[in-house]
Amino acid sequence: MPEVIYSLAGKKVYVAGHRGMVGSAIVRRLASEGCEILTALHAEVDLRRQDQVEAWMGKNRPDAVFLAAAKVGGILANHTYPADFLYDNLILEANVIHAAYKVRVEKLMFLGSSCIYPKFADQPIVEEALLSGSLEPTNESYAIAKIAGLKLCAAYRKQHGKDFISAMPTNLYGPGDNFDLDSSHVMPALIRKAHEAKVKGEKEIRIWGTGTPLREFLHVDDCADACIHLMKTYSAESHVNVGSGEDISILELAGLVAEVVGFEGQITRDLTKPDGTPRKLMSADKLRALGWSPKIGLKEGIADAYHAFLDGHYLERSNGTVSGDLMGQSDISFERAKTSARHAPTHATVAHHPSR
Ligand SMILES: NC(=O)C1=CN([C@@H]2O[C@H](COP(=O)(O)OP(=O)(O)OC[C@H]3O[C@@H](n4cnc5c(N)ncnc54)[C@H](OP(=O)(O)O)[C@@H]3O)[C@@H](O)[C@H]2O)C=CC1
Ligand SMILES: C[C@H]1O[C@H](OP(=O)(O)OP(=O)(O)OC[C@H]2O[C@@H](n3cnc4c(=O)[nH]c(N)nc43)[C@H](O)[C@@H]2O)[C@@H](O)[C@@H](O)C1=O
Repeated sequence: MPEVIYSLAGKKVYVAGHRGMVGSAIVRRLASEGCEILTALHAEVDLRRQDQVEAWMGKNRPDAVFLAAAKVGGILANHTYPADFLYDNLILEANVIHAAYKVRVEKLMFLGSSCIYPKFADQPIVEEALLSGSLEPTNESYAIAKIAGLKLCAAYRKQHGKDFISAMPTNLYGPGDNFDLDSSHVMPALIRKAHEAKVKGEKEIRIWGTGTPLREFLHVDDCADACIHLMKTYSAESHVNVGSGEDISILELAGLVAEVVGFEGQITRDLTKPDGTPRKLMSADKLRALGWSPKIGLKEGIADAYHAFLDGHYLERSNGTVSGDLMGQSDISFERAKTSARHAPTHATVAHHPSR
């Protein structure tokens, strides 16, 4: 195991975006680190507002920050709202990173995304591929904001000696995901489509695009574990890929989700929808060399995400846009105890346990 160079024990740790999928997983994972977790509701602190961010940071003075707040969405949302994805993310990350510098935060982690890399980068994509080619148009705005965020962390390190690091997760999924079919990523969309088709007795589900694009998936609890590992053991200017090291075609993924959910009908394609990047498998070498590897396999992870969907996690995220009718709740063929144990905090030293 690599040496712990930054201990979170006894520290005030601010998780920005604690109600989101990743932020809530980081909060769960931090429960065993013996730290005090600080959170702020979006309604109390709009991170796009510099005055609100600086006032909150000045008052609460965190020692460490996980920046897991962002405007996030799937391929269609990114494509439809490029101004929101660029503006919100640029301003939000600039506000938090600059305020963290001003109040002398000791360590900060910025979360980017695998979409920062060129559309046709060599696979698996190494960290050095950044800015070596053109971006995928469907998420160019979001990618540019994320590249700005990681460069901002590097710049505060260079100019001010701040220990601000960046992690670039691959496509994530799990409890707390967004299951709204217009704005979600592919995994929650497939889980919802397969489940609803199964309980309604429908004969097909329709996936977007050709089904040929390849994507790499990581369960959000693995992502949170990797983030905490990096926070404790990594300190350098360059960002680190956070992935599983394996990819799968969207059509194969749809088949796997259908199997897990128990949907036995056809999978058809909506060719009016975009494919996006043909392949984005990130190299896992750097993270592996830093002593971390994933623990949750894809099929097990999908079963866990499906349980979370059935448990109604998505209802809290839907803002009324989703029916909320979970039809067929009792028809669960997976073993629950194992997955729910992973979600439970193992240590109760959290001063402020946020409510969702
Ligand atoms: N999901 C994925 O597949 C991937 C995610 N990531 C990265 O992980 C991070 C978290 O993503 P994820 O958890 O999926 O996203 P979510 O949408 O689930 O969560 C985002 C969080 O950010 C908060 N937020 C957004 N805008 C503001 C704002 N203006 N002020 C205050 N809070 C705000 C939201 O609060 P509220 O809900 O209250 O509005 C929410 O808690 C992001 O940086 C994303 O880029 C990286 C790769 C893949
Ligand atoms: C994490 C990453 O997420 C986004 O990139 P993406 O990987 O292209 O996102 P996605 O999960 O929405 O789609 C993956 C693939 O799957 C196909 N697909 C099939 N059927 C459905 C479907 O029903 N819904 C969705 N959303 N996609 C579908 C879809 O057509 C595409 O080929 C970025 O915008 C950016 O935000 C980013 O960083």
